Amino acid sequence: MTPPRAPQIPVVVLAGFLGSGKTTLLNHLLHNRAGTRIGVIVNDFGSIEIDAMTVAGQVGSTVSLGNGCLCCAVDASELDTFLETLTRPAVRLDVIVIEASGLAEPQELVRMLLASDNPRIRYGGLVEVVDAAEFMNTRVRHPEIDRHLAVADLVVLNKTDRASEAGLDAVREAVAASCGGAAVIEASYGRIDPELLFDPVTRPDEDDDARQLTFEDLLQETAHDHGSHLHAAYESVSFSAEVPMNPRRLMAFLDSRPGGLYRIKGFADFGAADPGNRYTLHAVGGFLRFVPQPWTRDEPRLTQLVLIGSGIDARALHEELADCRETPQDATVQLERSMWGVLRYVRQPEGDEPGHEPAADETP
Ligand SMILES: Nc1nc2c(ncn2[C@@H]2O[C@H](COP(=O)(O)OP(=O)(O)OP(=O)(O)O)[C@@H](O)[C@H]2O)c(=O)[nH]1
Repeated sequence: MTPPRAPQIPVVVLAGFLGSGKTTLLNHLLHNRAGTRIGVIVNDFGSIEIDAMTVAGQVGSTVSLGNGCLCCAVDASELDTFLETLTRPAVRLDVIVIEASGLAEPQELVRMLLASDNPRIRYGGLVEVVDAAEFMNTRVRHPEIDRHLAVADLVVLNKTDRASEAGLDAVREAVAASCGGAAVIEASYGRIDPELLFDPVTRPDEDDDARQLTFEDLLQETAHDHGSHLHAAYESVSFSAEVPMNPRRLMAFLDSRPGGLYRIKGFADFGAADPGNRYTLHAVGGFLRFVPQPWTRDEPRLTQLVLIGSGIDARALHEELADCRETPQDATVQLERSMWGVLRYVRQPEGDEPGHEPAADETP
């Protein structure tokens, strides 16, 4: 039997103009990470080098990644070297966040990530942080902000506490027009639900007994008050089915999914179309990937998906998914070729990256 693959580590790109609140958001994630081990690459503009990697929970321990500026890294092999270090099994990371310098072209980073042939990573999304109070001014000085928004998978409209109600309305409208329907989450001080970006990992702390309350624990305690309303910023849909999914209909659903649907995670059972494998599904923004894995002998054959987004019609999406289940009539339709649509999104062994729908200004 094929051994189960090691889970791939999502790599999230955190971008946004100078002072928009990227570091604040990153700190929020680090303080609310629960058991998740987050590796951070800070691409600090000014020092022109990858400063350090900070693994949350090992506050103070930093690993130098050597010299080089991520946004100036001309070839993907340079980025690959950084990622190679971070994804070593001994480092045991669950997620990697790259904080791009305020002046970096985020699309370049995304391009390099998608081109990476590191089998231990997967694209985790481009998050663009926007300063709601300064957006209109920033846009005059840096019209390229529209281009950045157009390729974002998730927009965090930050500093909403600093914007007037009328100002916020105008910014909402302008951002929505630029980001082409991508999910927009409003926040102050970057307080978004970490689950939007990655799956929380709950693992017991190795040395829990002897552990003292850390500064991080205290921060987590104070941040806890915000927990309840963080969820209000987005909606999630949980779907589960014991009847196999029809691959053609599921692909039609996925190909036409609304932009506000930021993440999809879970796995699908395609029944007789591929009885041997379950298909783990990851989608973030326009990126979609299936990873087939053999079912274990006693594993119940079912489909379980969670969809996360903002401005989505949760009930309608649930119904649409229910309509993707196999029907008795499907059994008479030829199965051959029915998986073709799905296989377009399975990672090619050559490292060819399928499944990222190019943005309007992206050269294929
Ligand atoms: N009022 C308000 N201030 C915020 C908010 N988020 C961040 N700030 C403040 O804005 C300033 C800039 O935030 P940073 O997180 O450093 O921004 P950044 O995008 O990392 O900045 P660069 O690294 O310079 O690109 C800091 O003083 C933050 O405390 C917010 O939602 N509301």
